[in-house]
Amino acid sequence: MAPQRRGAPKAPDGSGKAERRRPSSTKKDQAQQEAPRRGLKTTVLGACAALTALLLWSRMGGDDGITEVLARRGEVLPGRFIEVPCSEDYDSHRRFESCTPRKCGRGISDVVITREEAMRVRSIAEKGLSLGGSDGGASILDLHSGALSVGKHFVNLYRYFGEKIQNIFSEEDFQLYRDVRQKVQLTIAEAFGISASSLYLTKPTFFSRINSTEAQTAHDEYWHAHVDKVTYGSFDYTSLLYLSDYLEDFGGGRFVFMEEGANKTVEPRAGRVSFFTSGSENLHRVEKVSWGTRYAITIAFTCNPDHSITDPSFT
Ligand SMILES: O=C(O)CCC(=O)C(=O)O
Ligand SMILES: [Fe+2]
Repeated sequence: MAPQRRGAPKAPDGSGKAERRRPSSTKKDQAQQEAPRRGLKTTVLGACAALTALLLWSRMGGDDGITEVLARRGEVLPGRFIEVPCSEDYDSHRRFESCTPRKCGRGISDVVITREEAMRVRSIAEKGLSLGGSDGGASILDLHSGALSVGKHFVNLYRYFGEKIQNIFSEEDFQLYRDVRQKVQLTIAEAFGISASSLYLTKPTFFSRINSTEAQTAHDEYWHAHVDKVTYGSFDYTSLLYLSDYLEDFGGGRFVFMEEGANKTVEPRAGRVSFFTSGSENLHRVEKVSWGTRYAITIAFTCNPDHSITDPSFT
């Protein structure tokens, strides 16, 4: 560092006052002495402002405040679990000891389902959704009920195609769904310390395909914050298997756990399983997709055997 500058950054204001008190200094002298100090002050303030902006920018998640990233698209997580206090939502439902959440939280794993498996699951979604598709940005295919978005409505794929459905989906497709469901079920049971056999698949279980087309009906408005237990009733544990990559296949579309002042995002990655207890401790939303196409599948579990469904199959 140049010696003549040494000390200058220490206390520009204090030394300025001293200078002003010196009777011999003329106005011209003062102006000359203060000019570099003003410059320094501006530089320091500017640097502080830039740093603050950078900090805010790096922590901001678009439109809803401070955000932390729980899982980045580029990382391969062997398993990450964050415990959160359970809401009271479960108290208003029948309790099933050893299943109804007492330990609540959210987990992410990139090693339960391989990317190759995710690609095969995605091709099931692509096949099915190519038969229909919403006029708006969000289409769903429910392999269990057969519901498929078409235009502004839904059709029942199984009723509509009858026997011909066997030319569209294969037994291997259903087997793959079962394998994936089983692996996710075991992962959830382990993370929450419950027995896998106390969990039952519940409805709806569906593929989603989201793009940036403007919404046409309320069904296309996937971005609203919601609580799955409220929206779907029977859900106790929700899982999402992502089938495409954030910023590779689409922009926007991150999953956001909403918390006062500290939202947490999950960036989708093909093969990434995100799972969480379905009560309001896990209020969440999906950011609007700004470009490309985002595929995912929702697979949820209930503790109540009365709300269980069988794995999807040709019906
Ligand atoms: O696709 C996602 O990331 C979340 C979907 C969701 O919130 C839901 O299916 O309830
Ligand atoms: Fe949800």
